[in-house]
Amino acid sequence: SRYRVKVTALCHRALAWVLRLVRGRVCVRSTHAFVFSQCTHGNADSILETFDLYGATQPSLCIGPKIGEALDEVVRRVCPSRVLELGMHCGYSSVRLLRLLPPAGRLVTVELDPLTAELGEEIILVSGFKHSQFQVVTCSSNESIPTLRPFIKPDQGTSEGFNLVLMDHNPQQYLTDLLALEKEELLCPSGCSVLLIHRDRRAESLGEIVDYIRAKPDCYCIKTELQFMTEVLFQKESTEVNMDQKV
Ligand SMILES: C[S@@+](CC[C@H](N)C(=O)[O-])C[C@H]1O[C@@H](n2cnc3c(N)ncnc32)[C@H](O)[C@@H]1O
Repeated sequence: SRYRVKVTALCHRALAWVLRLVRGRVCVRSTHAFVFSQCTHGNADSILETFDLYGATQPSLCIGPKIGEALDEVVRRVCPSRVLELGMHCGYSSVRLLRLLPPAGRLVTVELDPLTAELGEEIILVSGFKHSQFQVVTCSSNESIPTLRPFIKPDQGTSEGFNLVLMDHNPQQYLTDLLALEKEELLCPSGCSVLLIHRDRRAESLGEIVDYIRAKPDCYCIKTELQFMTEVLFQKESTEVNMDQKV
């Protein structure tokens, strides 16, 4: 009967919700415990391999090796001195980023959940990175953004603003956070790559932010669109001015 179909559907949804909840909770502690006990401490590549080993058999929220390699390519090309990550989780993508930064490179990584932030920070330290190279900010992305200005003070040879932003926290928050980053003038005006991760393999989940980017061709362009990651280039300084300066 219709009633029975409805009850069954409701039960399936409730079960899926409970599984998501349980797996989500278990994931952080068990990922951390596995990586911490199985990796070679002080070796970033071993940490990443151990995360990948865990993710091959257990549910995991880490970007994993496939998106990770696409991320590596961008980091190698951009060679950023200031990186912002929204959604640190257990530190997998943070370690991937940190191991490719130039010596003066710094990472700020934001994580909403305090336990996750604590365990993720430990993994980054176990990988061999120092607090002089990275900073974990434990709060929501929208709370963190107005506090980030001190992190982008230019040192010798570095530019003002983040050169790379990785968004892997909550796609519904991507546009709001991009607008806040613009408002706070945190994106490097001479060029900033904003990487939007979309795990459901459909860029449609990015509809709003992509519409916004397309409507502002003077400062944004979509550089690459992969199945699971879109790279947006922000540039505010006019290239004409640069050309004039060169002449
Ligand atoms: C998909 S995971 C990130 C995975 C990570 N980039 C990696 O590859 O290891 C998303 C993380 O973002 C966090 N998160 C969700 N919404 C957030 C928000 N608004 N601000 C900051 N962190 C958020 C979640 O707690 C979760 O740990």
